[in-house]
Amino acid sequence: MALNGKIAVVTGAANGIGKAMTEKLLQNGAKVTLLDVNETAGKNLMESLQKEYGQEKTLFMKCDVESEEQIKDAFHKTIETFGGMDILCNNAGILDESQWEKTVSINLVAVIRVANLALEQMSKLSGGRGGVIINTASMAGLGPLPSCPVYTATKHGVIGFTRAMGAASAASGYGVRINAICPGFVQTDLFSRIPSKLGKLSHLDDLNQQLIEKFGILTVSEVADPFFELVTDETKNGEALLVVPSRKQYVTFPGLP
Ligand SMILES: NC(=O)C1=CN([C@@H]2O[C@H](COP(=O)(O)OP(=O)(O)OC[C@H]3O[C@@H](n4cnc5c(N)ncnc54)[C@H](O)[C@@H]3O)[C@@H](O)[C@H]2O)C=CC1
Ligand SMILES: CCCCCC(=O)CC\C=C/C=C\C=C\[C@@H](O)[C@@H](O)CCCC(=O)O
Repeated sequence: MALNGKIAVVTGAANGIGKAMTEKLLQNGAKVTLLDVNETAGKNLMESLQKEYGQEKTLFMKCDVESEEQIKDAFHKTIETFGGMDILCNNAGILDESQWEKTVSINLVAVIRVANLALEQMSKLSGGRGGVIINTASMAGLGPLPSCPVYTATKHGVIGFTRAMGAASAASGYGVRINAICPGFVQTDLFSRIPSKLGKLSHLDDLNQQLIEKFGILTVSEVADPFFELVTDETKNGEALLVVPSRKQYVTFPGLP
């Protein structure tokens, strides 16, 4: 799938991994709607991207992924402005074990909400032209991160949703591929804030340090390349792609007998 002229929407686009995904899409000729709750960071980023890639290539909208109304508005504005919607990067997420319901709401409930609303626009069965959805999961969706049980649960949920919805899309003829990217530790604001976000399990930060020493830390650019592969490789659907420094692996799951 060539990206030139394709139209993408990225949630949590103002910072970190979402910002790197946005830049990767623009570098390859796509137009991008940036969505984020952080209006200042989003507007500033859009202004600098417009200088680099041209005025007509980006659109920023303040959008909280917990709001169905704001997501619908953002998709309608994208289609009105750019003429369609081919790619969704379902990326916004938080890590805050002391606010477990908020974490489930943003990291799992909203990922499902945004994907379902995007499928209404993108599915060939409802007048869309097909495309691809990338859900940002985590290595914590593949194995336990003991300091963060709630975060771990949400990311396992994102991977389960991706695999099942990818299969459902293929079986139904939506024409939309759905994949999950599963990075290990990535140097972003979310990662820097961890010690203050573990709540009652803050004494387990030592375990995080051990895992960080074992797996290393990625830059956001090191996530952008495998992300690009998941977007463009038309053979990939329902996949979970693990990314840690010097290792990129499509995960195989045990089958039932
Ligand atoms: N940093 C890491 O080590 C890893 C992060 N991830 C995942 O990557 C995704 C992005 O995380 P980072 O870039 O690290 O975080 P970040 O904190 O640097 O960026 C997240 C962005 O999402 C936005 N956001 C938060 N809540 C939102 C909401 N309700 N609606 C719309 N936007 C919202 C924030 O304003 C921010 O701009 C998350 O889903 C995270 O769980 C996955 C694996 C590793
Ligand atoms: C505490 C920092 C969280 C930062 C945000 C993240 O999403 C980073 C996730 C990083 C690491 C996660 C988990 C480690 C899991 C291990 O238990 C292990 O079982 C994973 C094995 C993966 C595999 O090789 O299949």
